[in-house]
Amino acid sequence: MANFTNPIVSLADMEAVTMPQTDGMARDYWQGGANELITLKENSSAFDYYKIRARCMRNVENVDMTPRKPLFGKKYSIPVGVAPSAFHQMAHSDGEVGTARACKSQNWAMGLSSYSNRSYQEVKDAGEDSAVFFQLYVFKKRNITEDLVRRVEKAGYKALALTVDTPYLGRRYSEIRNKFCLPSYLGYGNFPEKEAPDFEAAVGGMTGSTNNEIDPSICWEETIPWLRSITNMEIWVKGVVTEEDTELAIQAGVDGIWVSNHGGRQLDSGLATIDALPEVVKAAGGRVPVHVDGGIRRGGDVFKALALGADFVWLGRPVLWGLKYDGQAGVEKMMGIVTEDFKSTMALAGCHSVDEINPKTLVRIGPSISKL
Ligand SMILES: Cc1cc2nc3c(=O)[nH]c(=O)nc-3n(C[C@H](O)[C@H](O)[C@H](O)COP(=O)(O)O)c2cc1C
Ligand SMILES: O=C(O)C(=O)c1ccccc1
Repeated sequence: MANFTNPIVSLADMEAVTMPQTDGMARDYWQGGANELITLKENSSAFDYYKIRARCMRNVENVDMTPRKPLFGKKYSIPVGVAPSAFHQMAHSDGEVGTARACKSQNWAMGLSSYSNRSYQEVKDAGEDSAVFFQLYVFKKRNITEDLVRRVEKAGYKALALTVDTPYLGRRYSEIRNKFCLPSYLGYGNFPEKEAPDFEAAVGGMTGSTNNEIDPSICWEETIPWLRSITNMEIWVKGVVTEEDTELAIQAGVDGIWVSNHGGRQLDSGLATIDALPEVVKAAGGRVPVHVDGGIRRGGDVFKALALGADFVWLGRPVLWGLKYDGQAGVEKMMGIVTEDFKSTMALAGCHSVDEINPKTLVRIGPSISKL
């Protein structure tokens, strides 16, 4: 196992160095997932069923990692971004502002959680063009949700990532056992104190109760048109994992689809996202962009997701490991490792540009997926 005297060369090293030094409640919150952690583990392990068909003798002196398509008109360094996750100040006092500074300095895209400790405005000021997605939970108190949407639009966020896999929080055993709660010295950055939804109830949702503040009645017919009526930002859905919902999402007029199972924190026994991705890509048929997250830890994982048709991929937990390691600098270090690893994978596979990473570069071995 890596320790501080060994150099950190992989995200697994960064995890191994930081997690044993993290307070149990925070560590369990970050590392945990729903129920028996089947989907959590398979999100990463399913990548191993995909093998890369390397081409050789292709002069890979120069490898260009820029994304296939600009995102909101901007060319980021790499088609990898920071997924929205709650409560970054549990990892470092800079919280989401540290993350945003790292994104800006490395020209990465960032999504901000509704449940950030630092405010959407502070994060926008620190991240500028990198702070693009605002992850939205629709709260039962719709007036609070509407006010939030209008404020983040005014601050310059480009798109909402409406989380659609969380009508209720998943049953995360460790959070129930630990009676997870936000440390009292930390706050909810995006809500004026007196207007806040009952956050203790929201976080209490993690302790296994279905009594949360997130609106479980959201649906295609009502919620997407309602959001359209209150914002000009793009509307993406985060948490689609089937062809059926891809079609419904496109019919409802969404601007993009983010394949996710919330890092295995919601429905346990759902398909690993890398296995769900192909059916979503096929159903989308190029009509809207498709992004993916879940278990991505190596340059090879990024490569495989792009080969299966994702335009962009996102990292959740590795950002928290980086922040814990050394704040902004730790996140930058994590980003550097992913960048080096992705570049190396591209070169060794014989790809000069992300455009060349297509389904022909992969084979899938092992158990196959068939619908019943
Ligand atoms: C500690 C933690 C908190 C999260 N909070 C949110 C959240 O507030 N909203 C959301 O849509 N997704 C949330 N996610 C899910 C991430 O956006 C992302 O889907 C997931 O972490 C990707 O998987 P990975 O961690 O294996 O990379 C959270 C994930 C973690 C690990
Ligand atoms: O923990 C999470 O995965 C998450 O999405 C969340 C939900 C409610 C409050 C804080 C985080």
